[in-house]
Amino acid sequence: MKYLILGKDGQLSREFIKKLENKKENFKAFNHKECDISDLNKVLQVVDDYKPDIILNCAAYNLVDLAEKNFFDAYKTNALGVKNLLLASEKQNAFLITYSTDYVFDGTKENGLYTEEDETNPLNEYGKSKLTGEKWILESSYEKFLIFRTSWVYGEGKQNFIYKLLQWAKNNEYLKIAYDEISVPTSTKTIVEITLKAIENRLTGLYHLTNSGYASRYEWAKKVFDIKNINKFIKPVSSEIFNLPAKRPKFSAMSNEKIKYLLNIEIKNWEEELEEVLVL
Ligand SMILES: NC(=O)C1=CN([C@@H]2O[C@H](COP(=O)(O)OP(=O)(O)OC[C@H]3O[C@@H](n4cnc5c(N)ncnc54)[C@H](OP(=O)(O)O)[C@@H]3O)[C@@H](O)[C@H]2O)C=CC1
Ligand SMILES: Cc1cn([C@H]2C[C@H](O)[C@@H](COP(=O)(O)OP(=O)(O)O[C@H]3O[C@@H](C)C(=O)[C@@H](O)[C@H]3O)O2)c(=O)[nH]c1=O
Repeated sequence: MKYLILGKDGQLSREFIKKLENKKENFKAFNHKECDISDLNKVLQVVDDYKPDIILNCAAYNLVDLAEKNFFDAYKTNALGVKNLLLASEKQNAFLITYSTDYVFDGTKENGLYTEEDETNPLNEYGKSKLTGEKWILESSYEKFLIFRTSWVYGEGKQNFIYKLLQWAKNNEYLKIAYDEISVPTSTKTIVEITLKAIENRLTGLYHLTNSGYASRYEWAKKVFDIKNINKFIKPVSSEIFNLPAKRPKFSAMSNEKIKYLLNIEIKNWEEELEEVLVL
């Protein structure tokens, strides 16, 4: 099986590369400079040269606040880029795997976690661009795809809350962390393991893929400091005080029941997973 990975330098990509190398699988990975997924000709050329069985799209424009003003850049990668990969997958008859976000929801659901059947209603440009990417695939007639919606992803890299938290801890006497944003911290390790299991089981379609349980940003930060023995005061605050450009959903935790059921697996609770990943 040949895997083609786009967005090589990102945190999810790095985990895939580690895993595929361990499993001695055949793969080729391209970073943003080497293959910009918004460039259709480049995408077609790369796919035609390598002829992959599986295309793993780990490329994304993830700068949630900047996307409010640079929405064209966000759409170019998160929507048009996905459409280009879909066209190339169809041409090559390859299986396309791509990732979306809990930010496709508005966070107002009152009776439980978001399921795959719930209505979407993104509050910010990043969420809208990711949802447009999803729709290109779902509304096409091509069936060889997997879309995984995930949330609050952390792994090796800087584009995650834990990295930011540790930076804030270095530079501040105490931290103010939001208690009113709730979702599911999810490790790249979990995402990679379950993606590979889903491929093995020939699953297709759209699924929510997160660790289990949920937490506020405040609870997440407390847990990180506990594990890392960081003795710094964290004050729980409302996210409103940060006055950030992008609106975020207040409660966007997603249910992973569907994928657990179909693959007949358990998925670790976010706290247990964090303990395991952070002490490694
Ligand atoms: N991080 C998170 O909290 C969450 C992520 N997701 C989704 O999970 C997936 C993986 O995210 P993650 O690993 O965290 O992302 P990262 O931000 O760590 O990595 C994304 C990579 O994509 C590259 N990239 C950006 N634009 C393009 C482009 N046009 N063509 C090719 N490469 C490009 C970036 O390169 P460069 O920096 O050089 O531009 C970067 O290396 C994404 O689909 C993301 O939207 C979903 C929920 C939460
Ligand atoms: C500056 C600051 C922010 N915050 C909170 C409020 C704010 O919404 C949040 C911002 O953290 P981040 O920048 O990590 O959040 P954000 O980039 O919005 O994270 C999201 O990224 C995209 C890619 C996703 O798909 C989502 O699942 C989610 O992971 O942190 C604090 O609690 N304390 C602070 O001092």
